[in-house]
Amino acid sequence: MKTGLYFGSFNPIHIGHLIIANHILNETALQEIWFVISPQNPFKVSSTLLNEYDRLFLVQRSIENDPRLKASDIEFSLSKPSYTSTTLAYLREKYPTREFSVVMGSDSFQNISKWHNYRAIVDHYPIIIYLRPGFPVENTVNASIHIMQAPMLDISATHIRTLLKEGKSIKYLVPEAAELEIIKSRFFKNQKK
Ligand SMILES: Nc1ncnc2c1ncn2[C@@H]1O[C@H](COP(=O)(O)OP(=O)(O)OP(=O)(O)O)[C@@H](O)[C@H]1O
Ligand SMILES: O=C(O)c1ccc[n+]([C@@H]2O[C@H](COP(=O)([O-])O)[C@@H](O)[C@H]2O)c1
Repeated sequence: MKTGLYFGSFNPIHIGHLIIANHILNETALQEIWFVISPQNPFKVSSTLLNEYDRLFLVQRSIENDPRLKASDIEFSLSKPSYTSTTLAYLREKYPTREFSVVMGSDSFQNISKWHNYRAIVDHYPIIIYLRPGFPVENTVNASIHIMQAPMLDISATHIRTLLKEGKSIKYLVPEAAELEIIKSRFFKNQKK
């Protein structure tokens, strides 16, 4: 099984992520994509982070009718912050017959040489990079990369959190099932941003 791993904080997941996942499944040989929810990105502050189980639940609700997409909580039991190289080593041991690729935006790839043990990632896993405006791929760090164009929506989880904090609607920015959960549980309502 050819599986793409799409790592993120997903705080919360939004349609930008889902459109990318669908596009990559349409345009590559990948058969499925796993959204790997990172409890703690090594580069991000945690004060705005919703509990990881709530973020996982929102991902699950968003993808529940699409068998090609899965939500992974694999990083919940690994050490924090969430280093992608550690997770990949763990996944390879746990699923020896799966062929994993890593899916990331060109914004993330620009920084990859600053990631913990990044050679363990780029030397052993194909990387599917979707181009984000303003972030060209200039240094390929000798990785096995597949660069693709992708439909871009100018949405971010940060913007969604701001709307919620201001009591504004997030309709159509996240799947309806996730929107209902966010409103019901008052997620992101009382956060700083
Ligand atoms: N609108 C978008 N279209 C395509 N990719 C996106 C979009 N928003 C985020 N991504 C990418 O998806 C991955 C996971 O995203 P992440 O969970 O950080 O969402 P985010 O919206 O960028 O969050 P935040 O605003 O909190 O930084 C990252 O690699 C990020 O670059
Ligand atoms: O392994 C690292 O050193 C590393 C450094 C920066 C980011 N990452 C991962 O990249 C993913 C994207 O993060 P985010 O918060 O932008 O969605 C997330 O899973 C992080 O854990 C990983």
